[in-house]
Amino acid sequence: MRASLIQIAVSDGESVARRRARAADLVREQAGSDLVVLPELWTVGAFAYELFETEAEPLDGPTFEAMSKAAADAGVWLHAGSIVERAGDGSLYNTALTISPAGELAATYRKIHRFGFDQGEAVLMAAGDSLTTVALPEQTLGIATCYDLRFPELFRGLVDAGATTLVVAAGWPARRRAHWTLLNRARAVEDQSYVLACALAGTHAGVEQAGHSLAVDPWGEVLAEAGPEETVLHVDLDPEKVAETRAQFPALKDRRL
Ligand SMILES: O=C(O)CCC(=O)C(=O)O
Repeated sequence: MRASLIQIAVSDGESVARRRARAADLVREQAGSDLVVLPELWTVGAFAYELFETEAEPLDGPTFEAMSKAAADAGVWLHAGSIVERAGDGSLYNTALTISPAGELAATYRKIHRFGFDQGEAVLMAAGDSLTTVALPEQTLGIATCYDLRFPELFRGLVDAGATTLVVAAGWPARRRAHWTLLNRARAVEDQSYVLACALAGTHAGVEQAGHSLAVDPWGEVLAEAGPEETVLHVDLDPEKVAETRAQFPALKDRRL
């Protein structure tokens, strides 16, 4: 399975509509890949809190519409990162969308661990309460968003639900880049899974983003890693590697619950 990670740059000067169109073009350019991944809140910017209300959209809003067409044009599975979802009761969620090659909404994931302690996303958004996995032909994706990365029990839950590839869409500040790289590798090693971790680049709302998206194999080896700038990473996932790793070094079987 070939995956493309689109590490898109968010800047205050670019409108959401313009970035949406640019992201759609970038997705179309990935025709030939099986799976394309975008970061967290790449529409508004993960730290542009003042835009959350004004740019909130329903699940079938303008981002889904643009991404659905792009996924269908490219013939790819698209983990379209996350949007600010306005739910039916008016609450906001940080919701990730996964779209099939036919352009249909295959899965959603409302971020469970909201970032900001007593400010920002933690007060502006509601928390999700359920795990999401998506069965693709060769891998089962387990979905997580940004701050979730710090909570290994969520990833164990995804593995228990059948995940073989953990997808982490993020907008991770440059200041804690070392944590980003370390935790993604740790999740790959402890869950004996591929990790596809796609982050934002650029600086928005005064927060410099880490970039450094990466793909890690189930042994913890980094297969590809971006720098800080807007980049597309390409990586090939071996359909047998997760099962082989789990059979050769069966640590997951030694869990004591
Ligand atoms: O955990 C971190 O250091 C960053 C988390 C974050 O930026 C987020 O979840 O939006």
